Amino acid sequence: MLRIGFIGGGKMAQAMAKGFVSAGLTKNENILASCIPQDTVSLKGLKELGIPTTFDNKDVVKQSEVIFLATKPLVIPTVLQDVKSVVTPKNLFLSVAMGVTLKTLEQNLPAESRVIRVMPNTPALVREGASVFVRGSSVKDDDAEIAKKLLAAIGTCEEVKEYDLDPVTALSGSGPAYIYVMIEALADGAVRMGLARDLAYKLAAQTVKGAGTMVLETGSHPGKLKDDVTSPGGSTAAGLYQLERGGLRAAVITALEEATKKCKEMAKTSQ
Ligand SMILES: NC(=O)C1=CN([C@@H]2O[C@H](COP(=O)(O)OP(=O)(O)OC[C@H]3O[C@@H](n4cnc5c(N)ncnc54)[C@H](OP(=O)(O)O)[C@@H]3O)[C@@H](O)[C@H]2O)C=CC1
Ligand SMILES: O=C(O)[C@@H]1CCC=N1
Repeated sequence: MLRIGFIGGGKMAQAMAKGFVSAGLTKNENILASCIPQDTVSLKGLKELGIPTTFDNKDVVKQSEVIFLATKPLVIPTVLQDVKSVVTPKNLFLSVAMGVTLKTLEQNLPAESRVIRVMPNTPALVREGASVFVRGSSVKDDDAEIAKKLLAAIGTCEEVKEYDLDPVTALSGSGPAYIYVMIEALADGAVRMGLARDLAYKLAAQTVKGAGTMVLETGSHPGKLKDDVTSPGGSTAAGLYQLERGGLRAAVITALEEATKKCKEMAKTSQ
């Protein structure tokens, strides 16, 4: 079975690790995640998942074929310099770090290291992730196949160009957070109108899931699907009018712009 390692055992690493195990791609005991000793929250989470841990990033490189780089972006160059001496051609690196370019990753590893940039999202935990990946300069077709196999097992997977990664990060990388805010707001509105909170969260979450599935499975334009819900003179039209008045679309569009800018800034500061 594939030996998968994570340098940085936080939220994204745990979501992917759990997804890989649920998909039967590997077993808990074949994964190794590194943490820093002070990070008791991640250590606890990994222990609960049954994933072995180490405080030495070099252990992850020595023991794993596929290594996910899952620390915060700014730490990545330091981490790579630390492990560089033990990297061998058998290691395939998959970086999930927002904004850290292939150039920066490759410059901090031995020449011809196989590096892939990935942008996953946390629904990987329930195998409903949306991931994209970009090949580094020394990546072979077999390496891309490994990335595809891993990512497709925890959701959808697309290969893209590196210039797409910042808007992808803003959309599907960060997107779950925007949707959770929407679910909270939908439920808060319903609770305000008298609905029990548990039922409100359940209905809000299923509505988001159902609407997403409609877009994916019918292939219809979201505008048409919206029109299908909006009866003339009805309640939806009354609600939509308030969303437009509140500037929902402009707020979402600007949020994506700001998140993309943040990725571009990170590309510069993490060089
Ligand atoms: N969360 C998400 O939804 C997504 C995250 N990502 C990317 O995943 C990466 C991790 O994000 P996320 O999981 O949210 O962040 P977390 O802070 O939860 O995870 C990062 C982990 O790395 C640890 N760490 C810090 N320094 C080192 C080191 N030198 N060696 C080993 N581990 C170290 C951190 O410890 P400590 O906290 O104590 O510093 C922390 O446990 C980021 O680069 C982010 O851009 C990508 C897509 C989605
Ligand atoms: O917030 C972040 O920076 C990371 C990248 C995408 C999701 N989480």
